[in-house]
Amino acid sequence: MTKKIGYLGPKGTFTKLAVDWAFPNAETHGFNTIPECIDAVNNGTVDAGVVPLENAIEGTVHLTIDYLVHQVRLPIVAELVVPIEQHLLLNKDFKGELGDIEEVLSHSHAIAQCHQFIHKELPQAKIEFANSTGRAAEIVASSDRSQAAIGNVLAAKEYGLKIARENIHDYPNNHTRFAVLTKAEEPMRPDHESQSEKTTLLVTLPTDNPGALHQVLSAFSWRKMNLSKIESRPTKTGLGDYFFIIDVNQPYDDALFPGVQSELEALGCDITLLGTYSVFNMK
Ligand SMILES: O=C(O)C(=O)Cc1ccccc1
Repeated sequence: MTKKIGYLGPKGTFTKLAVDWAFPNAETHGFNTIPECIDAVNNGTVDAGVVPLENAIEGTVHLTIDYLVHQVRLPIVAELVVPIEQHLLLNKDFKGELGDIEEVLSHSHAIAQCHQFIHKELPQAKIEFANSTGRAAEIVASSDRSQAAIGNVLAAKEYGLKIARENIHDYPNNHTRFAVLTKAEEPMRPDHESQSEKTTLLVTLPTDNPGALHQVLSAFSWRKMNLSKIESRPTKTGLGDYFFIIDVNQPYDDALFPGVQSELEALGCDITLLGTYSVFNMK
């Protein structure tokens, strides 16, 4: 049976590019927001969902991590790494110059990836945030105002926009990590070669244990477990309370990880597995 994949939509987003590459035969469903997409996986409307997790220029997509940690826990079953090229998109009927653009619309991460460009080339433009780059393109397509969107080639094609300036992101090597989420026991696997395996953990430290973070890191280090990311986020229970997202560069196993777990629990930490998964790099 054809699988249904939810994504941060509408058509023309970077998430859609990731889905088309990873699951070309799936039935795709675009959602307006990241929480709506995650909810759809949780309530079974779709078999799996793809949402942005982290960008090389702008960092973690907090909405995704926070919704997964605080609202709906779903396992990460794969990671898709997608090159990101941002372009300035205009309505076909717009006849002016860049200096005539009054508003520039996009997802907050896309705006952040192009701050220098906007600062230098569009200093007069008001910045408007949209739920996704695809949504920004959709708005500009039906607008008779002097608006521009920041988005990709697919958005230009889907919404009939012209590309006024190519590659306007401020730094090269712009990539975004997307998480594939599902409750399915046997998740669909992208039909591509995986480059590596990773495990993502959620760790909460005890508040009354000085040096706890150092001890947490030691539990990984003496086992020679390589960490590729550690990031703190507020627990939302009070100022100064944090949890840590830790990415380990290896798959979950029945020896090292349970060892780390009991060591951390003895320190008074809470430790939860958010996913162990293969990483797929779209070239
Ligand atoms: O808005 C989109 O197109 C997304 O898929 C989220 C996003 C935004 C900016 C860079 C990468 C992904």
